[in-house]
Amino acid sequence: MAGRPEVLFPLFADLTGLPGIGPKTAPLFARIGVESPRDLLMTLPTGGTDRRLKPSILDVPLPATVTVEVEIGRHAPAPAKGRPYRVSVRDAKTDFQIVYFHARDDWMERHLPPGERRVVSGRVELFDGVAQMVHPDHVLHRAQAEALPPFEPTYPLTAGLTLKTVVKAQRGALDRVMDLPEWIAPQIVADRGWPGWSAALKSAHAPDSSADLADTTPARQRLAYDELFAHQVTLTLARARARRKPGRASPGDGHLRERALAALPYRPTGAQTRAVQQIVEDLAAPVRMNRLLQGDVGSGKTLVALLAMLAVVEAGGQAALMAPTEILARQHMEALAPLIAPLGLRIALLTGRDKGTTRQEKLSALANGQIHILLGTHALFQSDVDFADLRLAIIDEQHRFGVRERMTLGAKGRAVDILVMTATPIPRSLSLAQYGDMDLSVLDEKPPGRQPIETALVSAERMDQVVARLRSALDAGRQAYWVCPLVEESEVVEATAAEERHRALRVALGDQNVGLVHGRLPPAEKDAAMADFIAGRTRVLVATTVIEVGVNVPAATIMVIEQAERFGLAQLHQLRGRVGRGSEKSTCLLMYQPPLGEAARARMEIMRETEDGFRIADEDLRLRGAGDVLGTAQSGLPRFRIADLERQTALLALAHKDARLLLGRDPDLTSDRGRAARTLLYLMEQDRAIRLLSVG
Ligand SMILES: Nc1ncnc2c1ncn2[C@@H]1O[C@H](COP(=O)(O)OP(=O)(O)OP(=O)(O)O)[C@@H](O)[C@H]1O
Repeated sequence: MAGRPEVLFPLFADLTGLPGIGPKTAPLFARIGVESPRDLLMTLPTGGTDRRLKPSILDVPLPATVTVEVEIGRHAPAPAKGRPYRVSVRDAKTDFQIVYFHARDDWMERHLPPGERRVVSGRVELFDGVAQMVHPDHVLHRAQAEALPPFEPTYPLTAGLTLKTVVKAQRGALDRVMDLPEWIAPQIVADRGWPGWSAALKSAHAPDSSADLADTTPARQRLAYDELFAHQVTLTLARARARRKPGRASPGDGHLRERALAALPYRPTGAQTRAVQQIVEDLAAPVRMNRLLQGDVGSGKTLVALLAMLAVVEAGGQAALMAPTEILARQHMEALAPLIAPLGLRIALLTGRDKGTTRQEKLSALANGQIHILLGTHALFQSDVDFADLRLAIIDEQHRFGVRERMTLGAKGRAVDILVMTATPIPRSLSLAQYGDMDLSVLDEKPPGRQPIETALVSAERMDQVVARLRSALDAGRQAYWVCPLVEESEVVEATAAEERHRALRVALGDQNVGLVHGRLPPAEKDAAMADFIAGRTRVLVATTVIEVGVNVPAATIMVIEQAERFGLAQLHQLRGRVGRGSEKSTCLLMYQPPLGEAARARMEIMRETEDGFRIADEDLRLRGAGDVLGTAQSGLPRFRIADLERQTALLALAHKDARLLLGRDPDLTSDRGRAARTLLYLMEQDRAIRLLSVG
């Protein structure tokens, strides 16, 4: 990495410079993710072996690795090839056997001379009631045994790579560790009693007992913090640099927002008002907005988006809202058009389906500023889409888009303000790790008058009863979604299952009553199915997970999810969130294929216990781990070597706060501590930060 400080060179030099690593072993290290001495140092022991001398193997519960002094007794050489060579030994309390395979008799006589005493260390197990130590790790004279480390760390290994090799290399790497100026705030170091960086590494690699392997030791806490802090410095730097770029000030005067609000049949919730205020302030300021709006299902993100868009239109600009699917783009159009038209503004929908003259007409109206608000799917990115003056890009459902798309839409105007909306509540810890470079607004309040959703677990064996109940609910005028099993590997299989269920339900509930929507239907058919369901012409909508995000049909009050155990918690929460959106009482039936495994049952129970998306997200994180919750690959969530995002959320929050504090005072990292932090950035390979710093 360009500009790396010289003191760090030895840590990023070739691995083969370390003792015991040659061209053959280096690739083995690569397999455990170790490509430099630094990587090796950041690979902490995962376990350890206690080598402290015990009087007898009876002093520890077997099987276990034990170190005892023994008197060597009778030898029983292998009776035949491939059979074991046994030596009887006696420690302070009991007899046991030391066993070797393929050992030469003369070597054994020298190795374990009868009548003499030796310290032996190895794993003792019971075979047919006889305690045996097979191939001891050490056979030593008493004096040599004093040199045994009392506690020997163990490391992740791979085929061909022995612990001995790793430990030796590790020692070599530790010899290269030097003291570095402290980058953590002095107050934090003092409060927590943390060692300096080099002392922490040395101590983390020299545990004295299993207790020293816990991630709560000062050394490990410190090292985890270093990792988190470096990452937070990067995100904070990115955020600060983005804000430094001049933005457009779009101070709306509020006249359109007032009129829109006056026409609404309800009042915004406190959370909606707060979020709008934050956004409007950002828009009015001459810095570029980069904000995440996180709202639980049904919390009313659309209204926030509308008011934000109106604010930039008030200021003379245009706004675009991009949805992840055509269904959702259309739905936004249907929800927003009636609110926007009376204001004398023009709103348009642009999707991949617009062709020929309609498309041309929309594009020219957009380019000359006649269209104020544009809705659409990723069709909004196409290169021939030009705005007269795009000032705000809103991206709905972050998870379906990557960072790149965010940028492309942002590039369609001059210094476009960006608002990303996500319906997936992310535990705060993860949102800091993933979106630390964005400002955050949270809708943590639902519109008033919503009733709790009744959630029940039903075995698929009771399908007939479920259908019978559904029939009487339809008779009572209710509407339902029926979600078919998730088949991640195959959209075709998923669609086929949905088609079959559709047929069966039509037979049971009447042809006219049941609609179908899945990912493989032609767009026009999807639209028609949605429109029929919204208008109440169909009473049941059989669907795959295309229904998952954002669909809003407040009259639907029943959600049936088949093979619910296949879905993740976040997904179930999203699906269930399609009901309970009006003032009527709603029901969610989670059907499962028996037998239900324990983990699946635990997930279903959480769904029954709570409707709070943030709590569900926390539980999901606890049950599945950070990578799975966000899908590490596409989320861009960093993989930490030492820090654990699930367990060390408080450390992350602290790192976040401290990074902002440091960069607030020293935006270019030029103070003493700032320079120390630069070293940390190199140490933690934070390329993005290094780049940002070098651009200035
Ligand atoms: N303040 C409010 N009071 C009453 N109803 C509201 C309020 N805000 C929004 N709503 C209604 O709540 C429903 C859900 O709103 P919206 O579709 O914006 O939710 P959302 O946040 O996009 O949720 P999801 O992510 O689940 O789609 C809509 O029918 C909307 O009209």
